[in-house]
Amino acid sequence: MIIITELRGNLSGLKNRTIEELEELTNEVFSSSDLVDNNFLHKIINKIEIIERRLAILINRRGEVLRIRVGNLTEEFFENMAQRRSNQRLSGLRCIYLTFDQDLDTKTDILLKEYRLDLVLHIRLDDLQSIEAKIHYPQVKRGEIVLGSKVEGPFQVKQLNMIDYLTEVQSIEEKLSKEEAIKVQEREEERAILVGLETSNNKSFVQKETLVELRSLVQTAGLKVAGEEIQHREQLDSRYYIGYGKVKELKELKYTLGANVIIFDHELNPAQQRNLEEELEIKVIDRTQVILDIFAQHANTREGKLQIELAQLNYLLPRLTGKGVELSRLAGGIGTRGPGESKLEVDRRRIRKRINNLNKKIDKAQKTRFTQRSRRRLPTVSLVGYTNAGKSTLLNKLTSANVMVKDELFATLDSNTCKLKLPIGREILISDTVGFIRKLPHQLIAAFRATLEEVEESDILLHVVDVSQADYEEKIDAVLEVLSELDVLEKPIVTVLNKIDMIDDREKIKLIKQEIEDSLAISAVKGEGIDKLLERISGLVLDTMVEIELLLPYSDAGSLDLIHQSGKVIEEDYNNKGIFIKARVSQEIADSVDEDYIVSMEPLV
Ligand SMILES: Nc1nc2c(ncn2[C@@H]2O[C@H](COP(=O)(O)OP(=O)(O)OP(=O)(O)O)[C@@H](O)[C@H]2O)c(=O)[nH]1
Ligand SMILES: [Mg+2]
Repeated sequence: MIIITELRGNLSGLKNRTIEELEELTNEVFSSSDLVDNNFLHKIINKIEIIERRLAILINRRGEVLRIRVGNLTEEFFENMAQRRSNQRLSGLRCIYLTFDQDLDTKTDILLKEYRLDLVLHIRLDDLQSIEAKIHYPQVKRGEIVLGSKVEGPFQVKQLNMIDYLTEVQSIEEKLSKEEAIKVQEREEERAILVGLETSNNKSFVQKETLVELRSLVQTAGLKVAGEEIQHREQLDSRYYIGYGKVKELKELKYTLGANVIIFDHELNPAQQRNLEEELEIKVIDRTQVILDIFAQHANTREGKLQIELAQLNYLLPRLTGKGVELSRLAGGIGTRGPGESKLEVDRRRIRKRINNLNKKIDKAQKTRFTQRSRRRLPTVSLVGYTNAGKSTLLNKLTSANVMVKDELFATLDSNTCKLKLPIGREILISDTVGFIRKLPHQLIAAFRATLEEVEESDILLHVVDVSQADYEEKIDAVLEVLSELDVLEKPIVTVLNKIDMIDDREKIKLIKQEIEDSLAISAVKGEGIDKLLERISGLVLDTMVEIELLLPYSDAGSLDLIHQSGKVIEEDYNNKGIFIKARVSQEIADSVDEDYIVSMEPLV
């Protein structure tokens, strides 16, 4: 076997003779059972006295010297080093590091872990009369090498070749392989580093707010947040999303913070996610996956569950690149928890089949839902808005409902519908819905639809806004975007400015009210403004809906179409006198129908 030996590092200023001698030393081979050959060590120490620089030496288990580096021990020293890939073994390489300082810093521990070294033998030369050596072995916990080495020593140089390092290394490897099996069963706590990117078209206060929001999301998903990083950069990087320098920083941070997952505040494309995962050797997920995960954990209805699983699979599919093994490494934990299976599938063919299956099931579920819904008669109002705006609190205030209210994102994931008696004496239905969020994964819109169908079918929308938040305008926009996707912007929308009890400056509230068309200020908790809101709802209900019975001649198909498109048909009967229709429509539509055809028209309230 050819051993490639090299001399690296900063050689400038060294005499040619010294360089030659160092090069010679890279060809040394000593007995495989020796930690280090005494003779060799003396030669090296002699050289160091001349060059007065740190020195690192890499040796394999056969006792062959592979590399010598003049200068600090860094990642560069291990570049292109063939490594054993097995998780249950160490690399079979050990490192001797000669320095003049006190102790080694965490950087060495990081390298020890990162390159799965057998050990680092640290030799301190600050006092040449009594040179001290310590051995840093990797530490294993729950089948994994963890940061922080087990240190033995100090030893005298002459004691070193008596140390049975191999037995120690073998016992570490034994621990690795034995506990690997346990690790799979025992899910360790997930600790995440959150990463945001601030570019020139992404305002910094918005990035800060969305990172705060991501933190809540991640906590809602049940993870611990170990750290947060925001990078400032002109543009995003197509390969890694963030800059390569930051990627390297994260690589160290994951050890120092003890993180096992890195979560990006932006949707990563499949290639970026893969590149990051390969480079960082850690699970990398994005905001979308966190949101999907929360929904997966919380979905209650059967259709909701099916929709979430579908959204997750659609998200995962382009991210599988035939590396099933690697993915199974990542399986379990955030991003792969699913409602359908205990563990999401990792096989592409099976995923496609499952997607097909899910689509069919969802179709069927939707059909049943439609027939159930069309029996509904009362006018309906939906509470929509950003998550944590106070929708459920308002519902509870308006009705005697007891919907869970929490200072947590996505406290409500299924809609709750309650009856509400208006001051004018008529009943309406009022629904609380799932909250919206910025950068809502588009895969989720369909899943939202199941609950948001309430919104699509309701007559009036109350858009609840938490105006005590600095970024309430961005949140309004995010909500309007989803409403526009649902194609419901045509409905009457009242903007309910909530949590005004948290704003001391009454003038400010006034100004916001003036700025936003059709808005009302309330405090759902204190009850302030609720009367006005009820009056407003009553007015709109009276305005908008009538129940109408028509007998249309077969020749007037135009009106029939109109009612189908814009109203709710309750009964439709084709008889010999014409087409009989009973429908709920807006007053406007009712007014446009030829009076002669109207059998009866009643306000709904
Ligand atoms: N100070 C104050 N806090 C409020 C008000 N309304 C709601 N909150 C608080 O805001 C938090 C969120 O309220 P929820 O009613 O759960 O909000 P939501 O819009 O239903 O949230 P999701 O279901 O998670 O989308 C809770 O801690 C409430 O107590 C208010 O008028 N004033
Ligand atoms: Mg809620």
